[in-house]
Amino acid sequence: MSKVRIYTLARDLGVDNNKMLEILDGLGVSYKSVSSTIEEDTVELIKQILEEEAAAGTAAPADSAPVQASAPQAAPTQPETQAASAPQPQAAATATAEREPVAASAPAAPSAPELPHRAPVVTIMGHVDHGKTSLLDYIRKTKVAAKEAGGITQHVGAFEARTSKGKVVFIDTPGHEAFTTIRARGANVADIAIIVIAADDSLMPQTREAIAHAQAAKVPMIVAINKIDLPQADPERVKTDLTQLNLVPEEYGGDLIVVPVSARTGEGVEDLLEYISLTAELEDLRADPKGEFSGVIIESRVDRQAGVLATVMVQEGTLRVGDFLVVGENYGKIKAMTDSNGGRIKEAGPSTPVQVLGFSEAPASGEKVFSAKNEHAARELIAQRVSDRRDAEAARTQRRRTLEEMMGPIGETRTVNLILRADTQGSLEAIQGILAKKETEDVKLNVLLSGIGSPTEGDVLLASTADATILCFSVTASGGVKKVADTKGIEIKTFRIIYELIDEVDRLIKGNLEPVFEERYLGRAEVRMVIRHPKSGNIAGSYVTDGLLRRNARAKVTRGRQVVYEGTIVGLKRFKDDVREVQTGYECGINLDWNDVTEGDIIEASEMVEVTQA
Ligand SMILES: Nc1nc2c(ncn2[C@@H]2O[C@H](COP(=O)(O)OP(=O)(O)OP(=O)(O)O)[C@@H](O)[C@H]2O)c(=O)[nH]1
Repeated sequence: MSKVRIYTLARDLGVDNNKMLEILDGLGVSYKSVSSTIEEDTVELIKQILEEEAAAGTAAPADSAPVQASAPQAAPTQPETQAASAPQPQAAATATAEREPVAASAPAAPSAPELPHRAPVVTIMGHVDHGKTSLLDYIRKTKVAAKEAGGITQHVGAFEARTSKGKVVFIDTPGHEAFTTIRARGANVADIAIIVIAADDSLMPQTREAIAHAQAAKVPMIVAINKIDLPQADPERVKTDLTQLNLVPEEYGGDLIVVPVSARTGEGVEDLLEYISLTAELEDLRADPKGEFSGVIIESRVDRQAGVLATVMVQEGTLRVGDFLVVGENYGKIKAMTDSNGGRIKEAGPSTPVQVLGFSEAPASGEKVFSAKNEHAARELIAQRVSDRRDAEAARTQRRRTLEEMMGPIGETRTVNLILRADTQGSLEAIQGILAKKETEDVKLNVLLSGIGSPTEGDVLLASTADATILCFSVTASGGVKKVADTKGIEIKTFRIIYELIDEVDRLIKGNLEPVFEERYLGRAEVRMVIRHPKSGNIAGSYVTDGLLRRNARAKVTRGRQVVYEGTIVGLKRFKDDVREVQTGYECGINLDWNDVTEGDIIEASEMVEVTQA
């Protein structure tokens, strides 16, 4: 007797996956996910149950085929705006009937209005040359609607694919970068990670890294075994190798979805898309298009003609041309918006990547984006953020001082994240063996990744995302990797003697003290005239007499000998342009979060900098 996958059966019988899982629960049949397989006997039982329910008039959806229909029925489609496939995810089964015309199993009375589904956002990662780009290209070529004539193809870092189960958004900036730089800023943009593994090469160092990234982000993974068209392809070896990382494919009894594909012939790509939709369905991804807008910067660049172009992934709410956006301590007004196909659009809802024109400076990828009602509100929000940041810095410094004064250095449960690199498997095992004995109740040692060979740029990115230290034994980092580590402030430490490495771990266990900030003088300017501005308030037309002035710096205003105000430089202009800083000998317009500045005042700028502790 043959086995059947749960979701295939659900589709063939015209009921949703959640209903199927409910029935299986009722029968006491265990499963891992809707892509688990069940026995033929169980299939018969399910058919019987559905027939009985249909006869009693409780289950059959108005538009579904009779439950005993043997011909496969196409998966129900869904409205354009809905992303995930129509069948109901388990967790939300009780309250979505009104949104799901085909939700056979949803109970009649929804308890509360549910948010609409949104499309899954997918990132593709894997070892170099395993076919990430080819797979994305194949999907883009076959699944992205042809552009309108005259549209200009622009790389925006993401694209939307239409599948039989709805929209899927692919992030097509290099997987690791997109994933790690975005996550490093605390934003999670990907819902699902596809790990591409070439069938002729199996697991390689970057495959392990990619897996570690997805695991660290707690994002569900789907493995695409690529290049199955090659004669030397050995998908079974890939599956066996995966089990060594404790990732057990479904057919081996685990819950890892593994899909064989060929980016060259397209074989298996439909299945992959189907699994993405299934995973999305189980993740129950929802967002409110009517809610407050929030999004994440995917990438940005400066175009010589157009200016700053930023790709924003809308996560909540709807983005509209004319909206004011706040990113970090900057803001911009959307002058124009294009979709990932290059077409002009006026608004964009959740899970839509859009390219936005309107920032004066390129925001960094991974920064969170919020909207403000108007320019005034945007400025206020920024001033608030600057002040919150300062308060937090000050409070942190104060808290540490007070606590240490009272009780001396304080212990707490901490996790020390490590990435280990060594010359041989034997050394790695030896190090890990010693580390395992070092864990205490207070300190947990978390080895995110351990590998043979020199540390890679991927290690550095993972370290910056997860706040980890990279420890190398008998291997060293290349100049390029060191440079990336320097720019990201990641420490790569190399040792030739294991016990020196262990000493370093001891040092890390003892604790990294919280950072201490101190105020550093930047420069001063003399106010020469005050310009009244209808929107921005009073602008102090000033001349920088010493050092430099920087936007968002602290500002101290003195009049004669008296300090009359302490606040923030919220805006800095040279002529009509917003600038980040102005040097000695230049004139500028200073906008403070205060309106009473007068001619003759001296504005002194300073900023808080972290001081390294001995
Ligand atoms: N036979 C075969 N070759 C493939 C397949 N997918 C990719 N390739 C080839 O493998 C090579 C690498 O593919 P890419 O798509 O550039 O791989 P990648 O993972 O994006 O590589 P990087 O961007 O360098 O990390 C190219 O020569 C592709 O033509 C496939 O399914 N079958």
